Amino acid sequence: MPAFNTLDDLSADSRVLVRLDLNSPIEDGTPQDNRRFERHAETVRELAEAGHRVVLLAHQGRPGRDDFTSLGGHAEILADRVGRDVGFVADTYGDEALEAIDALDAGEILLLENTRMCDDELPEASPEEKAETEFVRTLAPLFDAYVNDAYSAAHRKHASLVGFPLVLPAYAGRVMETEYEANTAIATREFDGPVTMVVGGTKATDVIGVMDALDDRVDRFLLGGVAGELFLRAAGHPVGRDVGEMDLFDEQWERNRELIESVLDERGDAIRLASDLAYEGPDGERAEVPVDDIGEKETGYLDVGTTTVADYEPAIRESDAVFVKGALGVFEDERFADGTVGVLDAIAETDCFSVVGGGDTSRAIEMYGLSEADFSHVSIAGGAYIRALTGEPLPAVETLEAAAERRRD
Ligand SMILES: Nc1ncnc2c1ncn2[C@@H]1O[C@H](COP(=O)(O)OP(=O)(O)O)[C@@H](O)[C@H]1O
Ligand SMILES: O=C(OP(=O)(O)O)[C@H](O)COP(=O)(O)O
Repeated sequence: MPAFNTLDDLSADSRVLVRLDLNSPIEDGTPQDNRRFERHAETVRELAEAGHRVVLLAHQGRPGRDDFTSLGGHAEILADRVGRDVGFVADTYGDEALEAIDALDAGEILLLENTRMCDDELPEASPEEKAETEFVRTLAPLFDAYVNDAYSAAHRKHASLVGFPLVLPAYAGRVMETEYEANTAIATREFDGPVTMVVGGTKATDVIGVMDALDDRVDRFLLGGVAGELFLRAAGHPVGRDVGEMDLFDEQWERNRELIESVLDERGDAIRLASDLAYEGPDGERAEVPVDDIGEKETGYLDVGTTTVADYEPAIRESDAVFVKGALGVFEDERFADGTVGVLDAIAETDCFSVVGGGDTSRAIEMYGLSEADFSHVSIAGGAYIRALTGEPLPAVETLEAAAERRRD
């Protein structure tokens, strides 16, 4: 059992500062509804119905990426899911935010602006350093309690995650509680047969570190997405070209090159790479090319190819457990969903133990008409859940545990 306080321990009529994880896919500047809203709505509704004054903190995207946006649209989706008004102020701890917080009545809900727009939120530092930031020092005195519901961001040492619980009585929200329990139980589970991990998505830096750490627990890695292309690059193929403004490939390649090469060297037998890739053809259609025929780095690839999917499917069928972290392609665009959906379909058809993680990836289940019931656990966490699998501590959970300890003393 976790050693943290929960909403059951919260005093009545509190002014509560709540950290959610509403980080979502963004299309044309607009956040797309996903399971994070639905799940966090339970915690927010419970707090508002109990008569607390509820102020919400959340982040969206990363500075420099095109998913780095304001949270105005998130407030609207959340209000819909909670079934109550959710006010929004485009400020984190300036006068506008302080006035809006002060004006709240019992049972009212207010979302503050993207925490990552405030300089104190990033970069990562110890809870002690983060507690000293102006962001934390300004907001904390306005509240009686801090609730962390953002399990899926608990692997980050940012001010809103580790700073506030050091200076306020701190509690876990309902999502934090249930995700913690599910993912910790999975981490200690033993399997008799082969264990497979499907690795994709855009956060290659996160998954490559975990592949290294999961060395003895995973028998087979099936790669796609950005991480997959970086491994192909290490294997000598000229792939991994950024499409548009985003720098997904080169920066992560520079940062992880040595680790990728050493993982490939040491675990080469366990790592399956795509044998073909899909891209946007001249008339906007899906086109495919065998990896061995790619001579120059001039195309941005957006999915693994059909032969790769056919190669990955039997590997999944033979597995006793399959863990998915990250999509194999840009599944939001139907033309490039074959890799992700093919793999999810294969998992859904077998009775292996399966976990699908990641705010974006879990959304593919709903988008393509798959049933959540066909998977053992669908986590709204990605990076946090794979870290939990390795047994690596989550700093924000540790800070909540330390806060509970202090309270008991
Ligand atoms: N080759 C690719 N190029 C660019 N984006 C990709 C590629 N393959 C997958 N993606 C994107 O990865 C996203 C999921 O990435 P990530 O955030 O790492 O996973 P999650 O949120 O599911 O943990 C999807 O939204 C998908 O569009
Ligand atoms: O969406 C998140 O992580 P995930 O994509 O690994 O599930 C979290 O909000 C953390 O975001 P970050 O990886 O930009 O720090």
